[in-house]
Amino acid sequence: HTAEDSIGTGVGVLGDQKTLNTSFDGSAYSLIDNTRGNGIFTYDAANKINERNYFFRLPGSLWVDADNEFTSSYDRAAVDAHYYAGVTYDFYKDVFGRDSFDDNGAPIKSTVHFGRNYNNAAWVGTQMIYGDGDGSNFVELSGGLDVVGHELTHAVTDYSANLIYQDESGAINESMSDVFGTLTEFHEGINPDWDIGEDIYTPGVDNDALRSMSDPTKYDDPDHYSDRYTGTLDSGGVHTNSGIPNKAAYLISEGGAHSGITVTGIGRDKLGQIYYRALTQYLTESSTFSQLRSSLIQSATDLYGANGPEVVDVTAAFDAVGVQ
Ligand SMILES: CCC(=O)Oc1c(C)cccc1C(=O)O
Ligand SMILES: [Ca+2]
Ligand SMILES: [Ca+2]
Ligand SMILES: [Zn+2]
Repeated sequence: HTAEDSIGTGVGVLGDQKTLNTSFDGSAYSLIDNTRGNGIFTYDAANKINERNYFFRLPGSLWVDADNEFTSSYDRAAVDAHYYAGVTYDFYKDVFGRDSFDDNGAPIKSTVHFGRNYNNAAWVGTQMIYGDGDGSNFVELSGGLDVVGHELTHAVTDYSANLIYQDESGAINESMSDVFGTLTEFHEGINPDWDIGEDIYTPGVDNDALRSMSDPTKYDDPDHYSDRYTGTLDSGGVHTNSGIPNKAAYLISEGGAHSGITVTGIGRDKLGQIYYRALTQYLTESSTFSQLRSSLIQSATDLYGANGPEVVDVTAAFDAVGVQ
């Protein structure tokens, strides 16, 4: 008797109801979504796997439930990791025709309740992991769709440009994750914005976020090359200098005036197509910000023609953030 697909109900980190694709093996229901690629699988680290021992201990135990109702507070992190992985899978499939992060239907695995009071989320090379946060800086990090989209995009990047996670290539790596995490949020259309992590950051503080793409300086990240961080912290400021290409991406899509330059704005759909083509066809592991500019101009030219409004806006946006 093989397992059969089932539909469960769950409550997410923010207390929102959602239906889940689960699998029934005759006795219990597990968080296995067999409707997408070769499956989406969600696991529990039970706060017993941490940064020191994770490589031997991941993925933890497959998430099982007796009645196909995932409504306890402990369930919430798993509900959103599972559901948002599906949303992100659909985004890449529907918008770019990409079948999972490897474009070959790779199974997508997430582990929640990682560490203790762990204020991080990550793609660890084989799967995603999500901490619960400390309840003050963060709540369970899988509760943010842009966070899940960000983490899964690290996998897409690893299977395409494979941008080295250091200095400018690392900041591009980070920016790609913010861009596609945000485009995933707009694709789903529930409270989308150009902020990063707003749904799971500082529950006690309203209207703040981890980062802003529309105005990186709101959180002390640079929005111009002349203000880049040149130290060694955070692998050369990969989560800080990402503000420079993030600002450019925002301007390309939405338009605006910055550093005395006005960008018209070509919209999110064209931004996504231009960025996806650059990530998968032109960028390499050592690409610099300047090479990102030329890759995006080439992609816009390929897709929409030389000297069109798309090429004009990509050029103006990178001029505006000081990248030639
Ligand atoms: C938007 C998601 C994000 O930035 O996750 C991270 C956190 C919260 C801490 C450290 C690294 C990351 C990451 O995925 O880059
Ligand atoms: Ca957001
Ligand atoms: Ca907050
Ligand atoms: Zn990241």
